[in-house]
Amino acid sequence: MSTRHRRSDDRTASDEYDLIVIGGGPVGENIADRAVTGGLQVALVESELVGGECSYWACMPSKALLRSGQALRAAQSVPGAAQAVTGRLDVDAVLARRTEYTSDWSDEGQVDWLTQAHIELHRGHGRLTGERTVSVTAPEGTVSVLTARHAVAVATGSAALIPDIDGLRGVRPWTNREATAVTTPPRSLVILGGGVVGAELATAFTDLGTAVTVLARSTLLASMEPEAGRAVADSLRGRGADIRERATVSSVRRLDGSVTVRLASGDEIVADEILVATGRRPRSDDLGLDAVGLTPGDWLPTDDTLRVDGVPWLYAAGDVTGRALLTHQGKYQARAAGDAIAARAAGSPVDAAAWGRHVATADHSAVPQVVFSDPEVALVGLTAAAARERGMDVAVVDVELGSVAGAALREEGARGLARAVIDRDAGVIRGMTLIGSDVAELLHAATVAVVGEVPIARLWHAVPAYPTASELWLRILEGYGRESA
Ligand SMILES: Cc1cc2nc3c(=O)[nH]c(=O)nc-3n(C[C@H](O)[C@H](O)[C@H](O)COP(=O)(O)OP(=O)(O)OC[C@H]3O[C@@H](n4cnc5c(N)ncnc54)[C@H](O)[C@@H]3O)c2cc1C
Ligand SMILES: NC(=O)c1ccc[n+]([C@@H]2O[C@H](COP(=O)([O-])OP(=O)(O)OC[C@H]3O[C@@H](n4cnc5c(N)ncnc54)[C@H](O)[C@@H]3O)[C@@H](O)[C@H]2O)c1
Repeated sequence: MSTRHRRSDDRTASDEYDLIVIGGGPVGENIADRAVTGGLQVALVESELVGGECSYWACMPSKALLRSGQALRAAQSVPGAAQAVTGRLDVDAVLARRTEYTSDWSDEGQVDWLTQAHIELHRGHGRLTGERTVSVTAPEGTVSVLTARHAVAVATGSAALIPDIDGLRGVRPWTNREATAVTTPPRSLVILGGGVVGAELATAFTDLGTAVTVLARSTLLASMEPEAGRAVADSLRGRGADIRERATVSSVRRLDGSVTVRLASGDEIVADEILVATGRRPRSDDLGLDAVGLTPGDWLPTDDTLRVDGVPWLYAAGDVTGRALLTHQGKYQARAAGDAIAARAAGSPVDAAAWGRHVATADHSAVPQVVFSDPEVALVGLTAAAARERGMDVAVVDVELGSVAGAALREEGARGLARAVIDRDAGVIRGMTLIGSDVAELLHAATVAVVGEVPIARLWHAVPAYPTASELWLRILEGYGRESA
């Protein structure tokens, strides 16, 4: 494949490329890489750090902050090891490891990768100025114009959404950026929002010794199976966090350095800081979308080859599309988009049928996700409620993790749940949720079963090794039942 690469110094016109990618997060990098592999000359425009939100203020630092507490609890939950591990977390060492995982907020390594992948970096803010044309405003203010022979791809990601609450903006609330880059954990922190960011960062800051209050508009992790949010809320409460569900904030003020949050119920909470974790907005407001007939600030809707609706030369992937705000899913879209762009540029056939080479079909029904809380929540596909909404005749099979020998052996008093959502008519699993410690690595088997639509009858032949936690699969099959005569 590498013989198809054309190096940037082979270019004939200095500002013309086959493809221009705006946004150098994980998704933009992958679109560019696939397109270069497909033989295209590619420019990548990045306004901040190559590697994007995920590398510096989201996935990597948050998971680094969470891992030490998880490892400590794992040791403390096994007699013999528990007696040997009696101390608390070393907060400075946790923060140092986090900083290492963000490369101390330097993108040097990722820039080196771009170079060896033959992707040309333009540092600056990219804006569409017309058909297949992008202006780049460099940090020092100079503006250059790039032209694409075939396509422009937008992968500008998302930013924290700050809700319109009286006084909130004025107190300079933390977003994921300040929280994941923390140098001195505050004594107390109010987290607004009980979604994935809220649940994970409540876990991380509780581990770091901060007194955490979570204000959730409904319940924790409300879009998932109800048992997930319940288990995470119980665990956080057990470790001293104040979890308030169905809470409505009426105003926020900062006085003498502290933040006071007033609730509609009349209660007041005073804390050192407030973290807003109420969802995301697309980074599409200053992208020149109006120049190509689209609306600034909107999510970018696409077909399954990631081509933006109504603009045949424009592609979008990752968070900015709103399809599935997850790094792995964005990178999956990026592979499809990069290959589709290269195929169309070469005049080759595009495999756009469901589950084809150039489409991101899994976004609709088979998205995997892990919430790295304590307990972990790992899920793929549809919840029981979502499957019923789609009109499926659903069987729900629950298995207590503690009843599985391999899971029970791992920790004292192992608890948790595996829930399979089975489509009775098709005889396949449409969704799986796993709640418990260390369930993250069990998820991929479920993803393969859901994406592959592996018939239940065949799953009986996929024998889990004894004694592993994967024996939960056998319990699920037994729970669903099989005729014995
Ligand atoms: C706290 C937190 C934790 C998370 N943890 C996980 C996790 O564990 N696993 C997971 O799968 N997902 C996680 N996510 C979600 C994940 O971060 C996003 O899905 C992922 O970053 C999306 O990648 P992206 O490339 O689309 O966007 P981004 O990572 O946001 O990258 C977009 C890039 O585009 C650049 N850019 C924007 N506008 C312009 C412009 N006009 N010109 C030039 N450049 C521009 C930005 O500077 C940025 O570098 C987490 C999110 C948060 C907030
Ligand atoms: N481990 C992971 O995979 C991971 C980790 C973090 C984030 N992410 C992704 O990043 C995205 C953003 O996460 P998030 O937690 O910010 O969004 P989210 O959509 O998961 O949760 C936001 C929550 O805030 C609530 N909310 C909204 N407005 C509110 C208000 N005014 N007051 C109180 N609550 C309010 C919503 O009801 C919702 O429960 C998600 O799509 C998530 O999948 C993934």
